[in-house]
Amino acid sequence: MQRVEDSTIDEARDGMFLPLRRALHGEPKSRKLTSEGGVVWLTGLSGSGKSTLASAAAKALSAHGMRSAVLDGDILRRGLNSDLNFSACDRHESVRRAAEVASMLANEGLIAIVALISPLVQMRAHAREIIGDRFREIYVKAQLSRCEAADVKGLYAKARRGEIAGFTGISAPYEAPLDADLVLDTDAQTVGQCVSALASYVELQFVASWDTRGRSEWNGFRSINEA
Ligand SMILES: Nc1ncnc2c1ncn2[C@@H]1O[C@H](COP(=O)(O)OS(=O)(=O)O)[C@@H](OP(=O)(O)O)[C@H]1O
Ligand SMILES: Nc1ncnc2c1ncn2[C@@H]1O[C@H](COP(=O)(O)OP(=O)(O)O)[C@@H](O)[C@H]1O
Repeated sequence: MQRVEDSTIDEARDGMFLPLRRALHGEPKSRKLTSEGGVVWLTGLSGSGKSTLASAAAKALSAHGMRSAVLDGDILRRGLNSDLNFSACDRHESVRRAAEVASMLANEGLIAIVALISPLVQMRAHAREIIGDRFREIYVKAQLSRCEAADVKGLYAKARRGEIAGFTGISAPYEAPLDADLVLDTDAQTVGQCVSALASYVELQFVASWDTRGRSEWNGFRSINEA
């Protein structure tokens, strides 16, 4: 997973808080964004960028005073979902559990950022059913060939060698969303562009009250690779 350095976040925050600095010189002050709570559900292949974008978006939202929590498939599988394997049935159960937790977090006013492969349409439909109208499906779109070429965790190579059974995209299906609420094309866009798009989408969808001087400035976010 790509690490987004704190100094980068500081720079991004400084950029985003430019309106606040202007506000302090004459205009009204309030810049803290108040969220109604919501769930952005990131689905995509292994290596598509879900974890990178989830953690960076959480930092960007936090820099704006928005509370968020990341539910990452990899991490959930070390605890809450440690009893589950990668059969279709167990994957569905992992999605169900993540949806239940995300729903609770959203009810508490947080933005839950879920990063799970959640490979089948039916699984994500179940998550939507559990969460209701606060659910937004975000397709983290990347070509299998790019994910496999990068093979950040070496899992694709293992799957090709037959050392991992039922690996998504190789020997288990991935059904891309046909009507995602937002598509983040990580082949075509930088981490910074994707995070800006996600953060501004969250603001548009879930921010309940904010001052009327204009939307936040999410641009200026840069990952270490883009600095
Ligand atoms: N067989 C198989 N298929 C896919 N992925 C596998 C598999 N075995 C292990 N891994 C690792 O598990 C991470 C995906 O877990 P998820 O809970 O997100 O998957 S799922 O939603 O239940 O399909 C996934 O992490 P990400 O690469 O972050 O997606 C892999 O590191
Ligand atoms: N636009 C982008 N968004 C997210 N990740 C990207 C992007 N471009 C390149 N990458 C790289 O792709 C990899 C994605 O890995 P990761 O976030 O762990 O994916 P996933 O959680 O989907 O398995 C990281 O090494 C990251 O630096």
